[in-house]
Amino acid sequence: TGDQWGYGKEDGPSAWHINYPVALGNRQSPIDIVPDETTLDRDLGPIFLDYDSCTSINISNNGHSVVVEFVDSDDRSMIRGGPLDNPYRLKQFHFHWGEKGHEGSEHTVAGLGYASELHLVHWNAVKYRSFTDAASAPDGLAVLGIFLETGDDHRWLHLITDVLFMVKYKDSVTDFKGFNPKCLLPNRLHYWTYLGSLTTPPLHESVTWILLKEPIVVSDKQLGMFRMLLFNGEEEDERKKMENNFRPPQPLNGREVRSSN
Ligand SMILES: NS(=O)(=O)c1ccc(C(=O)NCc2cccc(O)c2)cc1
Ligand SMILES: [Zn+2]
Repeated sequence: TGDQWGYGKEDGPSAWHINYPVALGNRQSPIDIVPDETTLDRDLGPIFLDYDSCTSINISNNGHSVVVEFVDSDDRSMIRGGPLDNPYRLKQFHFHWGEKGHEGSEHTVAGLGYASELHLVHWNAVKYRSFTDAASAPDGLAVLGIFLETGDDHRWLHLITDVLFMVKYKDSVTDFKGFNPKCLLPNRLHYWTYLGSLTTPPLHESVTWILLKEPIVVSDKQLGMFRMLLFNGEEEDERKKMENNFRPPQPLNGREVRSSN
């Protein structure tokens, strides 16, 4: 029942196609971005993130990642512009990370992985009535991807790492209000964009990916806090550290990756 998938040997990315055949589809994510092979598209305008009235609700451990949910019953937190024909509503953000510094991101750049990748998940509320409806439509979702590299402490990430102990176990949730993800953006919003999918089951091919070229910098210590999270629930005997929750790059299948200036 429900999602039996994970990131282990038996239930990991190489086995997902058994229950989710679209895993072998032609617009799967993540991918390796090869900057020299992207198309500079001068018609690609800037992206706008209107998060000022955003309302975070809670932070939770869903057994695959740590997720911060937002109120998405109106247009208070939106992404627009860039490759998007409509504005899309922010629903949640979450992270993917490794166990060592050099891998952990989902997308790679010229074959190189970052330590982690932040995904801000938005849905097209102009065309679809709910996230679930949008999530299975080819233009239903827009995910903003931000790479995390290790270096100095990030001045605002502690707002998240300070509460991770509250959501150590799968299916734990705690209030998390007043957090504006704008504080997690890099200085420049130059990006790559391509058509892809959710990177976890159900792997729906419904995502317009927008990946920021400039990573944000977080410290090893801060990233290490994410590894205190567990994949398993409190009642389970086996303790499985939540790490390496990333899918490897998938075939490009001739897709175009466009670059903003
Ligand atoms: N890693 S990702 O950003 O591609 C990603 C974003 C959202 C989701 C997600 O929402 N999964 C649950 C889901 C999917 C479709 C319909 C639903 O009702 C729920 C999964 C992966
Ligand atoms: Zn993700």
